[in-house]
Amino acid sequence: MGKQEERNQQKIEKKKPRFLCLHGFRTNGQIMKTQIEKWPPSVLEKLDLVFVDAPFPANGKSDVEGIFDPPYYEWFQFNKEFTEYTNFDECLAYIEDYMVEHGPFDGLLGFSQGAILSAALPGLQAEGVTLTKVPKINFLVIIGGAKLKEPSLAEKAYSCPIRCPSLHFLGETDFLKPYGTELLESFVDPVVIHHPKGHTVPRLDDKGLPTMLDFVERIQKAGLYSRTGFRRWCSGSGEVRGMASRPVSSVESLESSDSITYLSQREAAEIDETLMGPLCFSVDQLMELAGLSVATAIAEVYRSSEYNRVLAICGPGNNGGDGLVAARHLYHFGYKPVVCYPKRTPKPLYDGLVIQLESLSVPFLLAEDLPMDISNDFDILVDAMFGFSFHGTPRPPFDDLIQRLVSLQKRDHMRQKPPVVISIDIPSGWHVEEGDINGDGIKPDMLVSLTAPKLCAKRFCGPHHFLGGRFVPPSIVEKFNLKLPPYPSTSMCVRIGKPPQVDISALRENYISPELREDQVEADPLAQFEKWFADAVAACLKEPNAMALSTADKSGKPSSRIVLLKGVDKDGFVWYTNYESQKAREISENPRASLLFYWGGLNRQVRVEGLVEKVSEEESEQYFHSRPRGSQIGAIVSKQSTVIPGRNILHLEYKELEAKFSDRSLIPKPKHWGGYRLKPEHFEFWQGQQSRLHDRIRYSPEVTDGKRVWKIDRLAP
Ligand SMILES: NC(=O)C1=CN([C@@H]2O[C@H](COP(=O)(O)OP(=O)(O)OC[C@H]3O[C@@H](n4cnc5c(N)ncnc54)[C@H](OP(=O)(O)O)[C@@H]3O)[C@@H](O)[C@H]2O)[C@H](O)CC1
Ligand SMILES: [K+]
Repeated sequence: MGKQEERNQQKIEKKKPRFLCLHGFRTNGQIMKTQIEKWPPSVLEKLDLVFVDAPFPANGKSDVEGIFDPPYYEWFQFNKEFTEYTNFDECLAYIEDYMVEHGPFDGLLGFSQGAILSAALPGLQAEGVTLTKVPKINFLVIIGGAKLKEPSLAEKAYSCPIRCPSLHFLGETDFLKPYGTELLESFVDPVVIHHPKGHTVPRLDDKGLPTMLDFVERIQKAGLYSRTGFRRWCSGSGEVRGMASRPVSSVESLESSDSITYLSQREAAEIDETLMGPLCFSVDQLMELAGLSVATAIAEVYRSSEYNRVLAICGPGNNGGDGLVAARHLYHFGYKPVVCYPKRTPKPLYDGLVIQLESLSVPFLLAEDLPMDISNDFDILVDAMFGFSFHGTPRPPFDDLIQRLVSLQKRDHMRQKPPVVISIDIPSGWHVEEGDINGDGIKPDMLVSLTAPKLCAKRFCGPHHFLGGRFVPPSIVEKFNLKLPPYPSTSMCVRIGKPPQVDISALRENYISPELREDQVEADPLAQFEKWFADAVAACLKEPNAMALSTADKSGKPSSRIVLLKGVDKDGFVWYTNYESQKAREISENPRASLLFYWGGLNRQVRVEGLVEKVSEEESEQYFHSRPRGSQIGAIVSKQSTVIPGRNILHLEYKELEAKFSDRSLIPKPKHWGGYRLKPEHFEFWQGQQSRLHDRIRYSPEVTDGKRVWKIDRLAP
């Protein structure tokens, strides 16, 4: 190392992490400073601490009256249960303004109400609730802290594990200790100093001081090695909960979850080489499957009826190729893709992908021709700029394109919903292993990891994380010791993050369906039913013959369950079951029943109501013997609706009967098993339409000129 380099090194090593210090309720910055100054110089000289007064003058008596001089301030006000706050938004704005003006700050140090705020701010920042104009909070010191209790804020603050290094002081006799302990669960690897005092800023004793010094040293190092800081952080010693002190290998999980492997950049490239070397996959093949996975993941979450206009921004490498393929599949799925592909790679593979898109009349836009405000023109932005070979910082024109995505997400979208950002494999601009190091990168709504997630995916905090690239053969799984989730059924993608929490009351679909007109429906409701049933089959809906059967006992108490329609004709709707089940008992007491078919994919439902009777014994016999032998045995084993001691008993009986009938002899239909037929008296065909103006067409029987006919009425939705 040369002299100048050595000097620079020393300079950096001396750089002190800068903390904004937030004082307790109804005290002030100077009081907190006085308390903190009880700490030894060996700690204080290593930190740059800035103390600020809270925005609101104390609205009542302060606990420190007579001990410290006024004025006293508070950050926000709250109700008795601490579940409702006043002036919280103003408080956040005040802190953000202060940080903009006096920053940058590396971390927050808080006591009591200031600690509650400090601990919540990284989560609120990650969710874009506040501190969007300042760099990411990298470190926390929490003294006598707790969680926010206001439910909607709490959900945002703690729903993702908080990863920034944090030091927590827990006082033995502090009334907040249980809450401070609970807060630890929201943090990944919090460091804890236990002290014997109550709700106060404690002195640092023989046990606390080394932990504190160790923490300070490590955050200094993290500052020094800012691009790799987190990894170094995790490899040291100290009182670190959860993860024992150990070096972290590239494929080892930094998260508690050990159910999936995260790949380093090198491993991702090695897997790629193995696929395309000894395993003889071509890049075209893998790209096709990767792009298809991305398109199916998008279609799973963002329906084309609502999110139709797609902009795919494609980079020069294979990640860009995945974007081109995904755009083509999205076109075929009914979306309207537009492609921005500013640095075309002159290779036959990419040329072909471009020609294929052009043949579908998919427009290509130059980066400079993109509209100023892309939020107005697109519903989905596919980030296919860089994948696992990204290194350094983005070069033009991608630096600008990435910035557009970032600023778009920061903007306040008061009037319309902003487009969603979907990153393929890596959020472009993120370090492949360390993630969004400075906290000012893209924050995708969806990440589709390919083959296996890369290490940076651990920092992904958006609502939808999927895995795609269902082409990994067992030999690669073994060679690289991969843990991957199973893909469902024939799907090209699988969700790997926890599904987003939904507000049930906000779930609503704006149905778009063809018109259902009373003058165009079939005169016979059975013919209308058959027509719609054929549509449901053609649309590949799962179990279109599933219907909710509602029955009621003699007192009128109703019950419903799903059964499968096994036949329909002019005589009625047939299903089979156990004649000793609850529904059978209810039907014997009250033969009135209702069937409901719901074909969600077509925005349709059909109600059929009428009287139920048993089908003939021959019909039941015939159907019973047409079933798979396993189902026949199952029907004998199950004493439907009776209480049983466990699942095991079913298996035991099943095995016994399986052995008994292993000679393929006829399995006799049990007496208690057979069919029912509902003879329809009323039908109603429902079709969802925009703005809740649904179609409802009812068929009811009437007698005209001595003839029984079906009367057709439209009902109000
Ligand atoms: N096996 C799999 O998992 C498959 C993955 N696929 C996808 O492929 C990418 C990886 O593709 P690769 O071509 O290796 O790399 P990238 O797409 O990340 O891009 C490399 C190009 O980007 C340039 N680059 C790199 N850094 C920068 C930068 N800072 N600024 C501008 N440009 C940059 C780089 O140029 P260099 O001159 O720097 O080398 C390349 O031109 C993977 O992530 C998946 O998405 C396959 O499609 C399927 C199999
Ligand atoms: K990307």
